[in-house]
Amino acid sequence: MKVTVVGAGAVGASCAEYIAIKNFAAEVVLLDIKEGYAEGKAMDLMQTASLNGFDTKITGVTDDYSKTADSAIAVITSGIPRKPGMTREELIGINAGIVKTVASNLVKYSPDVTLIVVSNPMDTMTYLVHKTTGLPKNKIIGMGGALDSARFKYRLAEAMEAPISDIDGMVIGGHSDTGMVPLTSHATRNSIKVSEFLSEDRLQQVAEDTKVGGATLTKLLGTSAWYAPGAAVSGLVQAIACDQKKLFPCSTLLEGEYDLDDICIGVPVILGRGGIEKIVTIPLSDAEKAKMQESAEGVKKTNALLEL
Ligand SMILES: NC(=O)C1=CN([C@@H]2O[C@H](COP(=O)(O)OP(=O)(O)OC[C@H]3O[C@@H](n4cnc5c(N)ncnc54)[C@H](O)[C@@H]3O)[C@@H](O)[C@H]2O)C=CC1
Ligand SMILES: O=C([O-])CC(=O)C(=O)O
Repeated sequence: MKVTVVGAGAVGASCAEYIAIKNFAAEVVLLDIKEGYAEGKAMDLMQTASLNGFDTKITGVTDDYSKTADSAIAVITSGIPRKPGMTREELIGINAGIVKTVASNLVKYSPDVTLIVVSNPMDTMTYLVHKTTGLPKNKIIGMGGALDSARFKYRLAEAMEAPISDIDGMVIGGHSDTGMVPLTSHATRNSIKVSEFLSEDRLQQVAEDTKVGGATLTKLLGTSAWYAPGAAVSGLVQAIACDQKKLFPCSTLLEGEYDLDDICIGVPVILGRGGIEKIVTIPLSDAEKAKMQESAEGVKKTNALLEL
């Protein structure tokens, strides 16, 4: 199975590395517009193969989409990341043009591809890919919730002084500083509700820290994060490539689910060979429903900036 990753920057290279280390894909094609950059990253990564014990072949190319032909899955990480103090939404002006062109080139050479959109503002970029590629909705997936949920689990484990492997939890809603909806009422430690371990105030703090997880790292790093984003993308790629039927929150086109329509936003889905094989509807409290609606309004406001 061939997987293409567009953008050989921080997230793209990290994602290619995790895919290779997990050793389930025959080939990863890394493509970047910067001359020689993807070739260099691919060569460096290939020189870790004997050290890390993988057989996935990583090929780097400069803007040559013919080399991506017949990819089963392609990941779009091309575009600019935010700097400290910026929101993800501020990236739309530059990233919309890049994502539109990249998606169209990918589909031209791999008409049956499943696309995973990472570039920000991710929910709006996922919507843009729907509006411009003509791919069926099950083949367009936005990555945000898998990462946000990993950060939620990290914060819950920290607050409870528990090992992360004890924790389960999920974040739905828009992938933005204000739009994420960490489902505190559903989160558990070995099937015991986390509210048994944490006060309501502490749980609210965990939720707020989760929502600004990306901004916190951007402030520390001077650019946005890449290890957890790369690992999260590789998890989605593996679920599709290996037909795992795993449940992740992903940005997907909603047509009435969660009382939302004509929007891509994070909800739980089942991922397998068919891409998004099912949108899972879960019961939400009235407060969570209200937060989801508010989050959707924010995403729709950003979508309205697209020139469709
Ligand atoms: N959805 C999510 O959870 C996350 C999204 N992101 C987003 O991912 C994107 C990439 O972030 P980084 O990798 O940190 O940025 P980066 O700047 O390290 O890498 C981006 C790469 O895209 C390349 N590129 C630009 N235009 C291109 C084009 N037309 N064709 C091919 N390649 C092109 C650049 O040359 C660069 O190498 C950003 O928009 C960032 O906000 C980052 C982390 C998590
Ligand atoms: O924070 C950012 O801009 C990048 C991103 O989406 C994340 O790390 O969650």
